[in-house]
Amino acid sequence: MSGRHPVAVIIGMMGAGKTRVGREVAQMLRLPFLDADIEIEREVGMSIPDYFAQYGEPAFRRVESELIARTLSDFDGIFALGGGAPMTPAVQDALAGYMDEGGRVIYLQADPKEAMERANRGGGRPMLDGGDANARWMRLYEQRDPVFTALANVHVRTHGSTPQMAARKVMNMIEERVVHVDVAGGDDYNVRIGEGAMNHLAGVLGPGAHRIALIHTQPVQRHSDRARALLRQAGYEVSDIVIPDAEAGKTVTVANGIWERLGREGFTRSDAVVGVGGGAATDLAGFIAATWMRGVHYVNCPTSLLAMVDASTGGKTGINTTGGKNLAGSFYTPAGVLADTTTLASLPNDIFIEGLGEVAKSGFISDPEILRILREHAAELRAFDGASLLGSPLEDVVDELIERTVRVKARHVSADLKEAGLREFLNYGHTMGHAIEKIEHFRWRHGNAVAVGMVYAAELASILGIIDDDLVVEHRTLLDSLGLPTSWNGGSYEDVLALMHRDKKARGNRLRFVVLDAIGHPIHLDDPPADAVEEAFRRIAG
Ligand SMILES: NC(=O)c1ccc[n+]([C@@H]2O[C@H](COP(=O)([O-])OP(=O)(O)OC[C@H]3O[C@@H](n4cnc5c(N)ncnc54)[C@H](O)[C@@H]3O)[C@@H](O)[C@H]2O)c1
Ligand SMILES: Nc1ncnc2c1ncn2[C@@H]1O[C@H](COP(=O)(O)OP(=O)(O)O)[C@@H](O)[C@H]1O
Ligand SMILES: O=C(O)C1=C[C@@H](OP(=O)(O)O)[C@@H](O)[C@H](O)C1
Repeated sequence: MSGRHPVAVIIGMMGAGKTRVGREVAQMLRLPFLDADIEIEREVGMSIPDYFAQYGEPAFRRVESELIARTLSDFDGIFALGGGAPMTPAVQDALAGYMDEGGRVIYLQADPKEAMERANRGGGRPMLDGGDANARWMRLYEQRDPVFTALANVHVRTHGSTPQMAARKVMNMIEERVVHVDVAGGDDYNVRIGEGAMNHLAGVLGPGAHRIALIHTQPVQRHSDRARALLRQAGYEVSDIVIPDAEAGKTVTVANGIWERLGREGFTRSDAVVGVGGGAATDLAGFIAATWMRGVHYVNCPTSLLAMVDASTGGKTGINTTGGKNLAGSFYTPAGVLADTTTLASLPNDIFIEGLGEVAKSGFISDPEILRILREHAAELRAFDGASLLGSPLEDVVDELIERTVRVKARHVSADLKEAGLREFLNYGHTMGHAIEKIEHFRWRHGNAVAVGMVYAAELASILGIIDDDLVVEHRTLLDSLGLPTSWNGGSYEDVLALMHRDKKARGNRLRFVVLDAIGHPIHLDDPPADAVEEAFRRIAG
């Protein structure tokens, strides 16, 4: 956004807490605060009830919309609007323009009973004058709630929250990181990263859907419970679908069970799927969405680091077959990805570390800053303990790594959704990695196999004189410091070679690798000499 614009604009019913909570948010973020009503009173030199009494509501709305238009382009703090302001068409247009430029309009959704009581308490609200104030408030609520819901791009429920708690929720939404993914010939979408990102569920799904298939695994039950509550509050009918954990969920038998159930429960083409869990759950959820009635909307809520940085974004959906992993599926992009980092609180250490394999990969192929952050914080990352993550200094580091890695992924998939060229670079370390996974019967975790695969690719590039040995050492040292494996000797060269020939990048009888010729600069390596391929294997055998 160019020029000065509010960090956030808060809208909501009278008594929702726009002024009280908005002020608190501004204090927490050390930003200035402006309340439209207070500014109007200052400008017209009288109280709002007096202005209403003397000039009437239409005149008030004119003053109000002019002040709002001005403030939207000349203020860089937290801006709270008066309750009725967003009902004025000129204000709606101004807010739409502000959001187009990346602005946040936050609908502070208080419990109607609580807000109504609070609005009646202090007086000074002319819209409630002249009869039963509660009935008036309720009538306004019925008119305004649907408009506010549709208008805002951030929704924060404050039911039963103290002003401080509500402010913290708002602050989390403001501090959220958003990565935009362009989809050539399709609908763009956002990856939202941060505490409370899941609160966007209803906003991303929109009003079109009636039923939601909520697909998740048992270990993330408490996170899917939250998703279900958010969906129900928003008025959706939710079918809770628990699938077997990890790879056991990515089968045609599981998919078939879900198709049967969607049929029985009357899911239509306008209904939607939400996937909550690790990469296996989001891959399966995406596959169901891609195939049900030839494609319905879906939203991914990844809960593992690997799913947040990699699996949930990019539109590769699929299941495994007896022939191998991910052999059946389709490219089908989600309507949005909500990487709610509060879910990391329950993530086991080894699953977190595995995810760092893909983070490091993104650093090697595209973003040296990722490598710097990993190096600087290796010890803390290696000691990851979800229970103490939230609110700790490490949380910021993890959020930064997630955002940067998603940006790398977004750049590659935006340019090449169907993996015709650039997207293949995301496969750095995967040619050997996939072979290891297969030989290990998928008991080796993906990110760990990719770590060894990157060392293999670096060794290969070094043998061929494409990179110096220093860069190979850099691979080994970094991955090792994060607790990732750098060697493997679980199978024969012949088996590995045969599997690498079946890699998706291979062409005809020729092997095809991704290697680096420098950090941040991946290249394709076609048909390398057989002795180099074997020598690199010898070097990772450890
Ligand atoms: N679609 C893609 O582009 C893409 C990219 C990379 C990987 N993948 C796929 O992703 C899968 C690997 O993903 P993964 O590493 O997340 O594995 P996973 O889905 O098997 O999850 C690992 C384990 O962690 C548990 N878990 C996840 N989040 C948790 C949380 N917050 N708290 C407690 N437990 C939690 C899961 O239930 C599971 O037991 C593979 O199937 C792989 O093929 C897909
Ligand atoms: N979450 C909350 N819990 C308790 N009291 C609140 C809360 N939010 C606001 N209040 C109080 O309710 C009253 C109305 O809040 P205010 O911020 O003026 O609402 P608005 O600006 O949305 O009309 C104030 O006295 C405020 O201190
Ligand atoms: O709802 C409304 O139409 C109004 C709400 C008030 O703001 P609060 O919501 O801050 O009370 C104030 O702008 C004016 O009384 C009109």
